[in-house]
Amino acid sequence: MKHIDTTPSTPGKFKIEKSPYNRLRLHSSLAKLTFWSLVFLGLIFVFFYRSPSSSSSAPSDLSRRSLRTSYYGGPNFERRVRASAKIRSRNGISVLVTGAAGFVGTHVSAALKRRGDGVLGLDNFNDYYDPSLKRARQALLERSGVYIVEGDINDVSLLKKLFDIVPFTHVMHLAAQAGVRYAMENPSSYVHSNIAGLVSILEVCKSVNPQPAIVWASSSSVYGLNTKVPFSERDRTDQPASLYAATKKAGEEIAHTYNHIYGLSLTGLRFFTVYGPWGRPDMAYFFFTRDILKGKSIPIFEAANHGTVARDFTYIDDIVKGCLAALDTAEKSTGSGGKKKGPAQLRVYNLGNTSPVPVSDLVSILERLLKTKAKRLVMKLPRNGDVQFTHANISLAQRELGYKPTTDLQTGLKKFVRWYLNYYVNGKKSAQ
Ligand SMILES: O=C(O)[C@H]1O[C@H](OP(=O)(O)OP(=O)(O)OC[C@H]2O[C@@H](n3ccc(=O)[nH]c3=O)[C@H](O)[C@@H]2O)[C@H](O)[C@@H](O)[C@@H]1O
Repeated sequence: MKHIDTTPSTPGKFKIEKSPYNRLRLHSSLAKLTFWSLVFLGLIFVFFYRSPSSSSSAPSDLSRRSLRTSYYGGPNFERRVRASAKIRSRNGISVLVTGAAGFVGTHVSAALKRRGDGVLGLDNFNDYYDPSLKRARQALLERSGVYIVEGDINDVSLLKKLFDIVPFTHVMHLAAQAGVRYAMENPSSYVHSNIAGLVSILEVCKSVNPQPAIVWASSSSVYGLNTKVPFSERDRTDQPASLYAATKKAGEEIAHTYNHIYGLSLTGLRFFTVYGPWGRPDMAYFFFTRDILKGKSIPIFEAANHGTVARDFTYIDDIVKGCLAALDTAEKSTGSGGKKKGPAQLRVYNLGNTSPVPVSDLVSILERLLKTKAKRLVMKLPRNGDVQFTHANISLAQRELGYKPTTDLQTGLKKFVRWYLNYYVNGKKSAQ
């Protein structure tokens, strides 16, 4: 009979037991049930709390540092984003600056903030070059009230979230995988940032309402093997000499497509070898300075038959003026809800200095400024993406943007060297 007594009389119901022994068993079952329910609830909590999809989209490839995203959201995050993007001047604009911890991005963000525009930065802080320099630029911007969200331009749900918080009027898209020679080492990083990343920016921009106007960084390298000088925007750009150049050229075609289909206002800026304080350590003027000071030899490229290799080096402050002028003259996008309503602005400008300087002269200027003789190692221009010379025709930018560079290489390098010595030598930071 005992068997019948302990069996539920009806499914889901237990007979009320009278004996103290049975009461004890009932209590222990209840305790077990409570314990396992708590464990189960705990697991559910941990799963949802840790899951990136509850906060931002899950990055597909965590092996690349640049793809890691952190937790976004919450009132504190939104408050910081809003405060950074708040417009503080009459007729000001609100700009999402991608690559804000980069060289050009930092300078452009600071300049926009100074004149009262709203600025929010976005940067993935990847380790293509020493990330501590990017962190130092971030600290600089933070002091002037610019917040940089740490995330990747391929993270579409993060981009959408930022547009949900702030209806940006403009996007200054400067995030990219830069460098001409590194493209042979890590080709997929160029496709990831300069093609896929650009597309995800444009996808989000076309679908938000109102659509922002976009200004973005193309490159002088699109002229590739073009020999007609100075390079004009009408010249051919179908002979890129590096994968980097090819991805920038692809970007210009992609811009055409989004302008054509969705009415996005798009301006591409072809930067010519930008240099200056807070610059990129992978660029020649920067690592030449480091290596001259260290007494290391520096490789100076020359073309066949001792041909001169030259660049139209352009100082950062001139580039910043060009970027701001491009933002200020950008017309509104015409689409809404992902649909084009009418033709929209599509522009490309050279931003150069119109005064090419041979690389050997660059080294002579550095020698004078550093008061140190360089150990020159002249070698043949490698066949890994470099072109022999660049020279910008800037009349279009002059006419339409009022762009007028004013800094020659000697003056600009003086400012760079002063910054370099202060940052690395006086600041006791190690230059990698
Ligand atoms: O204007 C551009 O479009 C490009 O400018 C630079 O590319 P690059 O002009 O090659 O700049 P550096 O790598 O700093 O080289 C400057 C000059 O020094 C030369 N060089 C470079 C490295 C080296 O070891 N030795 C050397 O003589 C190069 O051939 C070049 O003439 C940037 O690195 C690109 O990201 C940018 O898009």
